[in-house]
Amino acid sequence: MRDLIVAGNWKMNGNRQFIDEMMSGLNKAIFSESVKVVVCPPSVYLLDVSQKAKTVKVGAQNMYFEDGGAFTGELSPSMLIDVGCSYVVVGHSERREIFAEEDVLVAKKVSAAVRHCLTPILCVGESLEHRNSGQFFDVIARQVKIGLSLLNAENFADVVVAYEPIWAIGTGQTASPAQAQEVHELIRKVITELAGENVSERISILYGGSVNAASAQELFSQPDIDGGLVGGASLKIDEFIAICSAAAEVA
Ligand SMILES: O=C[C@H](O)COP(=O)(O)O
Repeated sequence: MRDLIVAGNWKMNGNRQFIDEMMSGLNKAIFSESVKVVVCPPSVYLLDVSQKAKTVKVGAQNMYFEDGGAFTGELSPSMLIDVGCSYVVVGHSERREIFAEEDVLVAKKVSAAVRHCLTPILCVGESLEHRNSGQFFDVIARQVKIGLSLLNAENFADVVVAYEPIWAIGTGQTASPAQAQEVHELIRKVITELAGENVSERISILYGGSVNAASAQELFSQPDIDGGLVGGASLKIDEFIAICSAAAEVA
């Protein structure tokens, strides 16, 4: 049985008032025990969110792979644990595109997170160009293989993978359930080839890209989709709770 997860990535949004309102709304909500709900606030608010969170788990949006030292502006895995995180988003396409993070750096972060017992949410996904040229399977398979390459196969199940087609992020143009399922199945197949079915069947693969309350249930009903990584819709408390409820419906 795989974990069903809904993670809200707040990206670089919000302020202390927003955090107060969101956490008060989340703490009043009743979530099904069959769904793990995670919120990923901007790093300056991680401690505050962790201290306020009653039922949801907390994740960071990024981290560095070293344990400490002269890495100005970065956060270590142990710092994230110290402020109450249990998840960390790694290799989001915004990190890859805007901050030039490459697959090898992403792999080091995945490995460091697992070593520190933080669950990495390894993001993969293709550009519109790669989708249209039909190269998307190759691009995604490469991101998955390199992203997991520094782990022993038995640790693969400590990772959550998120498929986020770049063309669907923040555009309102979600992948169709069939398009998403096709890629999720491919990702699970790649992991099966690397580590066997016993491992790949235990890895949660989330879909991200314009998920909202209307699209969530059909997406999450697909056999290889184990929840969502939600951006814009996670900033609206009612919408986010509705997405978590949609996940509970398919559990
Ligand atoms: O991490 C979340 C994704 O980038 C999806 O963002 P979105 O739901 O705003 O499209």
